[in-house]
Amino acid sequence: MESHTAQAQAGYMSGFGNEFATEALPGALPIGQNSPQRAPYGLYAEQISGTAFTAPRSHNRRSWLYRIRPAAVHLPFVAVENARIVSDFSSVPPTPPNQLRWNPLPMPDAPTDFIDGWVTMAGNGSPEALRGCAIHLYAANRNMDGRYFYNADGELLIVPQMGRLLLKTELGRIEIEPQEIAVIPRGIRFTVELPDGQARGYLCENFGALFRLPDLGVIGSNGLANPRDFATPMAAYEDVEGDFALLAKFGGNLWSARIGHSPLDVVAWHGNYAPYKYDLRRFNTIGSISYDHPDPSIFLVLQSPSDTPGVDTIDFVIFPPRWLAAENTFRPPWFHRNVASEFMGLIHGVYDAKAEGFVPGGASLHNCMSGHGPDAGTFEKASRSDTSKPGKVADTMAFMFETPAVIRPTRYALETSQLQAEYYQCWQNLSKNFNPETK
Ligand SMILES: O=C(O)Cc1cc(O)ccc1O
Ligand SMILES: [Fe+2]
Repeated sequence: MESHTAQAQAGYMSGFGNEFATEALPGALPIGQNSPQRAPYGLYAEQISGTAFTAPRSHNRRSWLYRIRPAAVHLPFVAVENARIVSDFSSVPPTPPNQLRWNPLPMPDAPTDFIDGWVTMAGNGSPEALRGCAIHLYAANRNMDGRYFYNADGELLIVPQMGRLLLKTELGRIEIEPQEIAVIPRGIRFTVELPDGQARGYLCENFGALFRLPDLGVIGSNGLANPRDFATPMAAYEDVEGDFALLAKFGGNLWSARIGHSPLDVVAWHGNYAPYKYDLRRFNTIGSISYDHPDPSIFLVLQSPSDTPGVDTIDFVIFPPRWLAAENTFRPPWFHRNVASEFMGLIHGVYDAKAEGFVPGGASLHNCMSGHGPDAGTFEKASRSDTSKPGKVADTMAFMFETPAVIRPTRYALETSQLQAEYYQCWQNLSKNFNPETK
């Protein structure tokens, strides 16, 4: 195994959804109560709630922030012109049942920060319905200088494909590189810097229930994404004044307010509503050691559950490097149609169902009941490979956002030149092999 042993990461606290407590100045966290008459160091106490006050304890998420100024201190928001970010999927063009695939988003020529670099590809549900998701791509080449952002519409799952991101959030700093992910909860303010000067990747904006780790059932008490490998930042604050912009995504629209200080002014916090990161290379992958290719639910990293047991509104699934050992088996993903809809991206390497055309930074969409599976080249190769020995799927990291509702591409996604008009061709050379005389 490659060495990704789970040492503690400097500047982070380990665990998923833990009750964390962290202070950037000694004694900044009040002891034994949340709202003392006067908080230490002249800080303001402020609660941020991510679930209903009365949610069951096991799902209840909130944090207490001790900050230089309350979040209320800013000038009024005004609407910002925005043609690229879509949250209303009821008014996109009719969704074709075709298999769709896109080339990577080109890098911008003009100076473009993380927010300006978003473009929505597809989605379903809405922020109002508190259900569904928007799937965006981002491509950026400059820091969000003096610009801060929060998303009231959903939590944001960030999947970098190229370039590191430094996410400076109210609750601390997270740095991620490709093959790591981060989740910024609804409402948490942050700004994005690009340590490599440019960055590109995928976003899943979750309008529904917060992402959580799946139950493991018969797998037992360990496996898949292990809780201790999730990392939440320690408190870090800026005490800076200036003429800054606070951007908000609220009700599907983008808004901007002037703010005279950095909103990243939280000196200490405690609670279980906080951003986190996870290194996908630490995923404990489970697979068949006898025969047949299992359903990809074994690759589930995070789920946003619905009210129906066993049905998630979003599954975040990865296809990491792994050994395939199934004997007398067609080893790659099978041909299939699915009641759920599948949006895929490729972070690194080659995906084992597609010999060509699905490239890092690209994307594909196979909607409800649209037939798909290995391309002709993959089928030919895998039908003849020696399955008496294990084989390694190496140097790869693909992922899928899978939803029970149809994933509706935006006008941009259907009209962009990145759309591969010839994608359907990858199955047209699957020859007729049927011969009733030979078994
Ligand atoms: O379509 C895909 O490539 C994703 C996928 C992978 C797999 O191993 C089984 C089912 C599935 O939808
Ligand atoms: Fe599929």
